[in-house]
Amino acid sequence: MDLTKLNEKQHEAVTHIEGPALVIAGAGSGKTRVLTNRIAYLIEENHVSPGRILAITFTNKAANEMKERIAELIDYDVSRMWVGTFHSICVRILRRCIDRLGYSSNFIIFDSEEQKIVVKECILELNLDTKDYDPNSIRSIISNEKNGRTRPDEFIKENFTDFRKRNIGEIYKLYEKKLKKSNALDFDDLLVKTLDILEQDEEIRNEYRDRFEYILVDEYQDTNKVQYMLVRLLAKKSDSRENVFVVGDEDQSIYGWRGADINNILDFEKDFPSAKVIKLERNYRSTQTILEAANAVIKNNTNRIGKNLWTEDNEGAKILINKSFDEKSEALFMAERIYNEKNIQSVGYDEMAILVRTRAQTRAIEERMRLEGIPYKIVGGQEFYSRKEIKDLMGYLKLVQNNNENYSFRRVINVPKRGIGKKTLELLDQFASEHDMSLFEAAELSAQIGVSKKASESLKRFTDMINEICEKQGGMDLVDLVEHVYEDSGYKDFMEANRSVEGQARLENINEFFSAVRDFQDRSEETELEDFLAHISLLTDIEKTEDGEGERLTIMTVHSAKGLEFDVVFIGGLEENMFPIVRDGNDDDIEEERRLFYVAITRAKKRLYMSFAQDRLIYGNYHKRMISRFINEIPEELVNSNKKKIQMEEKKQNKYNLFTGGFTAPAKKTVPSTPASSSTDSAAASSSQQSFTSNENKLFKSGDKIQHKKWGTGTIVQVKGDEITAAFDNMGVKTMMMPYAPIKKI
Ligand SMILES: Nc1ncnc2c1ncn2[C@@H]1O[C@H](COP(=O)(O)OP(=O)(O)OP(=O)(O)O)[C@@H](O)[C@H]1O
Ligand SMILES: [Mg+2]
Repeated sequence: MDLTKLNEKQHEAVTHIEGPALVIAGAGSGKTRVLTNRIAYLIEENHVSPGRILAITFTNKAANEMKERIAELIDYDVSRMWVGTFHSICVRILRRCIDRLGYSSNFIIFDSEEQKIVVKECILELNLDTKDYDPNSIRSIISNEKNGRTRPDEFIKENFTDFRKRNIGEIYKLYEKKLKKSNALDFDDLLVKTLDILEQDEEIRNEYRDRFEYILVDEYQDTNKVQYMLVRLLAKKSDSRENVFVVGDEDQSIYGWRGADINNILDFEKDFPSAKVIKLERNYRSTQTILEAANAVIKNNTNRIGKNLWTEDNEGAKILINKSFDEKSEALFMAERIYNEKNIQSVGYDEMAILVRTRAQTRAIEERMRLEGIPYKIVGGQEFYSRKEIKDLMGYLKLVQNNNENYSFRRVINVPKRGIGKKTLELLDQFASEHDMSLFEAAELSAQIGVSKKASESLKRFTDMINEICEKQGGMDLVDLVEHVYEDSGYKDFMEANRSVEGQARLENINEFFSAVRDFQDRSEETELEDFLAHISLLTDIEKTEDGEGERLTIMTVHSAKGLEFDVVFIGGLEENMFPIVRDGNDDDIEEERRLFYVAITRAKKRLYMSFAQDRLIYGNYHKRMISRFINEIPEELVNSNKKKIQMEEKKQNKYNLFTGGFTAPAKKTVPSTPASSSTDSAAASSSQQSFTSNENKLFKSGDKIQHKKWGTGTIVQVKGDEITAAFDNMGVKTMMMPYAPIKKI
């Protein structure tokens, strides 16, 4: 195996064999590369059987890439290797031993929407009100308690004197019961139940401890408590051969809100006192300018081990910071730059990414990209698998997998319409709970339970259809099976009968779904229905991508961009309370936001653009924006401050004027005539921090009576820059943005 492409420190990490090790290193220093090379090295040079290696990555995509890389390095069939996310590894373990907890191995996984349906059902069954007990918040309380490993009975006991909490405990208890009855696990269960089994069952614990002789974890800084306990449990061996190798960067810990605990990395040495610690400080990804900006920003955090990255790469282009009028002109600036990058610098679309802090920001950007014909894909955006038609089809498949699962039964029993009304369902429900059976079983006996003859016949046709598919299942491959389900259920006819534009779009989604099924069948080792269903459930939100042909620009949240790299990166919306999002001004929050910003900056290899807007449409209203404090943390000399030069360059290069492409700004006069002229240096940017001034509000002052188009008459109570607050006679107090509010003085 060729180790010459590693530097000395990397080499040391790759060839470290026995005993715990921690590679703690900044972005782009080759952590993932080291991890991949080490796996190859263990197999090739140390003759470790691939089945004895467990490698944990942050996304399924990263797992696939890792397998591909290993196969390239040592030409080995890697398809059966234990490389995956915590969740996918746990599913694999649970399939083999969940019977110990009284589940059967073909369990299904409930996504957040399904969980919410169950929670709601529990609330209603306990005669509580969903207004007092919001299903979404209850769901997250349950999730927290599970991760803290508090069981329902304990929770109830602990909160016995608190009426509300006790009720929440009851909901939690019923929720657990219902999941078990459906032989279903939620996302948290996957990890927690694995941990339960490993803790309780010595035989299984030892089996997996023996099996996983070498454990490797990428992005270790983002493991939460349960994940950390899993690693520790598997890694602690009686003979003290603790071959656990973790790589991480405390500066990139960005999942605190999901329970990730930065202390896991800070404490690794305490848990494994013999751990070898290796630091990598040379960055291979970015130019000097980009790296210096990243270093300068992260320096402002206190909760870190501290390290300084360096590179031998050239200085590279300065960072261009752009001030835009609003979110539309921000998107225009990006489109214009992307056009230049593609046509003048010859950077492929797939080497460019726009990173945003929140999903809501992508709408304006998408609109502009579509208008300019720039191909893009959204990662972590509209979730393909949560669309109705896909969920319906998945509902059928889940019912085939497990007839007794009531939620899928309810979802599909009357889609397409089969004349099964509310009344019939109520009777089924009642009969099922009286006889402790599932809705499907009740439906099979429908002739005896007093439903109308028509409904009974219809239910019989339905259960016969599902039973028939189940019987034939063994002789079909996955694609055949899904096709059968699609046709036999009548869903296909139902879809094809809808000739509207929306119906056509839905059909396209179904076709896309079939491509996904085919792709899964072609690429996977295990292609049973249960494997496919688990595969879909395990696609994390951050990697649900709308697939498509050809080279495309990526638009994604910073969270989804972890571990990735692009030649050109745009970071949008660098405004206070957008990036950073400040919830309650907590310092920890700001530090996590800063780490996010650090992650964003360090995705860029060659060129970095940042932008902020003066105004932004948020929840349907325009709001004045203040430039992000983070921009001020970037040293001025790294920022392009030569406005004139950019303008001239712009003139020379800009053969295509995007402004002719149908731009419709809300107020034309304030839109910069070319995007480049709105570029600003960091000094100018910081001076604009004091709120932008506009003349238009001079017409108004406190005490003026006004007429609003929708809200009627009122009196201005405050004027602050462009922000006007008025007390309306019938609508209460409202704040409006001057240039947009439809008001006049009366
Ligand atoms: N020794 C090396 N020689 C040449 N290129 C290298 C070397 N080490 C790493 N690289 C390259 O540097 C880039 C960053 O490496 P890698 O993604 O492994 O870094 P990382 O530390 O995992 O980054 P992140 O913290 O963002 O996950 C990759 O393109 C990788 O191929
Ligand atoms: Mg990495």
